[in-house]
Amino acid sequence: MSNIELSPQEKAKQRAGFKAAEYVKDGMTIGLGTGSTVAFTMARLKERIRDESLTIRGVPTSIQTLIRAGELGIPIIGLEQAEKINLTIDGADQIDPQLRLIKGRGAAHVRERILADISDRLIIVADPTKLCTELTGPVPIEIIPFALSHVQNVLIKMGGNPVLRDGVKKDGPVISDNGNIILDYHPAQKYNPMDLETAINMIPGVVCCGIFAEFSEKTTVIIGEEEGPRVISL
Ligand SMILES: O=C[C@H](O)[C@H](O)[C@H](O)COP(=O)(O)O
Repeated sequence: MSNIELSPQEKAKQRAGFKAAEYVKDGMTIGLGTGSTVAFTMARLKERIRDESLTIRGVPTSIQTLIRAGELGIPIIGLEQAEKINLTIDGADQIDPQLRLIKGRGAAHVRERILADISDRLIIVADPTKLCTELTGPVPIEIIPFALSHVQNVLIKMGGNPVLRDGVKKDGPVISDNGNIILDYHPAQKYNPMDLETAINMIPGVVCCGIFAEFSEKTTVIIGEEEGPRVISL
């Protein structure tokens, strides 16, 4: 990845992504998140594996990350082979001052939540545009296709607008790596992230939503500021 071709936002992602790779120690099992920012972390890990003989094992959160790890030569194991996950490095779409997150722009938030839950520590890498004073959504929600009308009706009764996410270069809805479909829920008003997360996740047919409000205590956020990466934790 050459800096010459990178936009200012991509450079910010690179600064954050590269910094996060410093937290990876020899022998660790790492949860590998999905998206364009964690891609920079993975590129740096490739260099550390080559230059420092770093020995790590990665658990990918998506098919995209699985393929990318294969291309970069990052060893991959299945979740069932991981005795523990020392650290997960992942991106986010919104980050509030309490380090609560919205994730799922790439429809990978179900596996990302599982890794966040299991991991001893969660490192979130992002450019400065992801910081916000409060989470405003939209909230990605993965649902099993059978439940579509039911989940839509409940969400409308809750006062917001659920929009079925359409595919790009595919007719019809996005199909997640888990074979499900995605609603992007636009809440009608301000909300308490934990309350909305709980309410959505309890609707039958919902696999899970992209509000991550319960991991703040073990979360470190790295923002790729122009003057250097800024590390934030509670
Ligand atoms: O489903 C996608 C994930 O939650 C991503 O980690 C998130 O959307 C951030 O992606 P990016 O680093 O490309 O902005």
